[in-house]
Amino acid sequence: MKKRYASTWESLKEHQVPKWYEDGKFGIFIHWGLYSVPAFAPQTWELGEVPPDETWFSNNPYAEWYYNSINVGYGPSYDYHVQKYGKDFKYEQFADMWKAEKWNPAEWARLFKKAGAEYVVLTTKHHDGFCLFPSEYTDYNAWRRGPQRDIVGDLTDAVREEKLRMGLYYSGIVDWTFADDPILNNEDLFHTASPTFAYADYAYNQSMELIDRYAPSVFWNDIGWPRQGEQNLPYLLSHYYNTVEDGVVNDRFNDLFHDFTTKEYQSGSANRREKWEMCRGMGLSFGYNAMESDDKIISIEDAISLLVSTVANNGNLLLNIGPRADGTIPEEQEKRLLAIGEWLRVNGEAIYGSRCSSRESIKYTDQIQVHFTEREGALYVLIDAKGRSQVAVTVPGLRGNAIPLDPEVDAEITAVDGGLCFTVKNFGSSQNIAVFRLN
Ligand SMILES: C[C@@H]1N[C@H](CNC(=O)[C@H](c2ccccc2)C2CCCC2)[C@@H](O)[C@H](O)[C@@H]1O
Repeated sequence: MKKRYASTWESLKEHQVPKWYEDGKFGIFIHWGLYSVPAFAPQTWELGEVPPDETWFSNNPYAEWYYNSINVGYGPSYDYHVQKYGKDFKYEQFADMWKAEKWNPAEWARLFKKAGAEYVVLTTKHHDGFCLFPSEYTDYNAWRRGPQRDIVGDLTDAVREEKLRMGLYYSGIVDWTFADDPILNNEDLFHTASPTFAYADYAYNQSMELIDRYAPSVFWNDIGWPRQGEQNLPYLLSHYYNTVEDGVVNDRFNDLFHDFTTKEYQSGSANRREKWEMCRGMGLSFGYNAMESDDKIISIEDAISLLVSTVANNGNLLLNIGPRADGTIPEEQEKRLLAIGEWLRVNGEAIYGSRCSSRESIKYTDQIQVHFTEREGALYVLIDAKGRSQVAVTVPGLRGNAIPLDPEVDAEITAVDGGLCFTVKNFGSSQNIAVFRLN
């Protein structure tokens, strides 16, 4: 029986995180848009490594921030823009250069399936205000300009064809077509961006469009919601849940409500008692940065290690890809997705459908950590020994026999004073993360 939500915070608070999101564990984030044409940002820091102040915003590693990075009028992206496109070249001109001429959404969806992802989240409108769907509220969109396609609709269909969940990202509080004072610090970020009731209505109306046209399984709002529109949120969110009962929303609605909290690189907080999601690019950027070569992005081991440590602590990993403007996915990004899929094909029973164990993760050294998950009465021990070919760890308080999920893993397990000692001589194809099931 479908529950109906009233447009009140009390009613919304009854919403439970749906099983598919608890079980899914791994999603693919996609940042694709006009910024994919210049595809440039300096490779400086991870978000959270330095304070979000002028230095960060004038040397922004996020290629999808290209508009603001040139709008500040100085810094590496500004210099790049002047040199490559000329001082008078307007960002909006990228709208007629973005053709997505090689884009095949079914190919993308097949890759995400092979990667072992359970859901996908695509940008529908990023901070630059360009919409990847035929919005009634602006012609600055991919139906009228550039690709002249309903990017959101075409990818949604292809993703659902592969039986994956489709989520949509919306930049709620920042839209540089409404307010484009250069953003140089966090105060600007949360205030300059949406000064008018008109914009608050625009964001509300577009969000309703997205819900009614695509019924997304995830509504991923970014940074915040227009202050002038906060009183509309109960209407928007109850409409969302009444349209998509097993939908989920994140925690970027001015901390007013969420199904799951978010981390982004080193920013944000997570505690294992409630559901959270970790998102990051493969390099330092979400939008494609042509400068980010294979050696500059996360290694396969580190990506799998991040997935394991996130899942073991009650989180999902939303790993981003930044496709090129022509619709192809850079080989180095595809390589990582396929390797994660390979690892999950062998070790996925410890991940999908698992729940956070009462046992906390153990960090022996920087290189050796042990994580735990539980599923259908079994305890899984995930030994992460990145960068080592062999390892011996004693895990206290365990007993019984442990079977490696990967038959290629060569390990000996011996009972020692109230614990089990795992000696792994060979990690097989499991990228230095060996998983054992304890019965
Ligand atoms: C997925 C990424 N989200 C970014 C927005 N990030 C945030 O709102 C950042 C954030 C990070 C973690 C939790 C909540 C908010 C804040 C921005 C400065 C300090 C922390 C976007 O600016 C970025 O382009 C990309 O879309």
